[in-house]
Amino acid sequence: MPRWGTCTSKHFRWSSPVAQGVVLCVLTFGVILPICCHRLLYSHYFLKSVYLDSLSDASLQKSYDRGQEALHFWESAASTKSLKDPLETDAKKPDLLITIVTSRRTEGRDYHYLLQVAQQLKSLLKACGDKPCAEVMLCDVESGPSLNEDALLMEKEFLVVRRSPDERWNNKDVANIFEKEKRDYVFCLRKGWHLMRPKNVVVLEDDALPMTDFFPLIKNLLSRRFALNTLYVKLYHPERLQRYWNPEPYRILEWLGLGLFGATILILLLSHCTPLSFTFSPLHLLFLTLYIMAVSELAGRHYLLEIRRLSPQLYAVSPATECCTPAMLYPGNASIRVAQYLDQAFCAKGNAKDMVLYKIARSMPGEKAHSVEPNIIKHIGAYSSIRTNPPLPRLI
Ligand SMILES: CC(=O)N[C@H]1[C@@H](OP(=O)(O)OP(=O)(O)OC[C@H]2O[C@@H](n3ccc(=O)[nH]c3=O)[C@H](O)[C@@H]2O)O[C@H](CO)[C@H](O)[C@@H]1O
Repeated sequence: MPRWGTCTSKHFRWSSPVAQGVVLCVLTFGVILPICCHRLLYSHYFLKSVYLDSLSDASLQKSYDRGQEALHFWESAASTKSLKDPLETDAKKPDLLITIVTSRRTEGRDYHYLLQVAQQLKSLLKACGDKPCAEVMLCDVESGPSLNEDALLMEKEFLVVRRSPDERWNNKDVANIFEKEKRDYVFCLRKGWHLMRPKNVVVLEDDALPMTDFFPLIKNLLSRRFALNTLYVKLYHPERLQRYWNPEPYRILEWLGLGLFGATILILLLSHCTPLSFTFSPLHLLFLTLYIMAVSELAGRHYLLEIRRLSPQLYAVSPATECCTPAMLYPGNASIRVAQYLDQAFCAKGNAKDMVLYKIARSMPGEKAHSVEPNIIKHIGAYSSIRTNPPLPRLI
């Protein structure tokens, strides 16, 4: 048998590979990982009962502060600045149109999600330089008697579109909130297309905060070959669903690849960089592959994905995952195709527009859909405007 070391005792052979494997596992999974990962929200070692409440409260407070700051920002911008006429953008045929779908929120309204998102976009657009990276259109789908005050605040800065009274009347007949949400989305897709004829479209829900490298990443994605032939690219997937254990075929392959790669590195290190006498065997490779796979899953795939942020080229594109549509890229004329497809579907609880879109992309001949990882937006909406909210929203 190959030997990893030379320690022996009377009753137990420390030099046996099995004993060394057991020690390695006990140390890694019983000591090192619990110490390093017990505060990491998306790790299996996260101590929910100890840290979840304080982390959630801190996150809510941070979002509240950002919301209040954004409110002051937009209030002073609206009252003091003489801003460009937003309607100027109509005829531009921009390379990229960002449409933000927004409705008035009753729960969580003090967090001013829309204002946070718009403030971030404004600062990212400023960083683009002379040639704007995108045009922005707010699509205010509010059709109740109360106004969406946050959208009103931005009328001088961005183009804000709403339904005409006739269109609003039709909207009252919708059977359920999920069908209404879908129709609102379709309305925004069509409005953006007809007003601007953009070359590409990103649709953000009003609680999708773009990250700082948002525009370079979109540009990079659009320059990749797959973008010519995709119905949509999902720019966000909930962190809690990013684990290897959430079965997606490509993730299993990634997991195996990571295990094999990590095991090979470990074997090379053990045989060349340590004084241990180490003889390679296929069993070593198998054990170390499983070891690396277990470490990466238990520590949290989410944290591994963060390494990809080093460069736009490292962002991974894979077949689309099911849930959620807070940020979607529609290359070319895909946005208008999606509007047509969604029009033919009926949404209800358990079959909201995200599920419907996913099914369409899988069933329509010639259509493909993709997801990018890691996320390009941060989802800041702790309160849903569609579903019942818990009294105190928690991060997971
Ligand atoms: C983070 C996340 O998982 N979000 C998903 C979740 O939304 P949520 O349950 O988190 O709802 P939300 O409040 O974020 O609303 C989603 C979007 O719908 C808009 N809105 C809301 C009410 C309305 O009558 N009309 C309307 O257009 C709203 O402005 C927002 O842009 O479920 C939705 C499907 O149901 C979508 O899949 C969302 O991506």
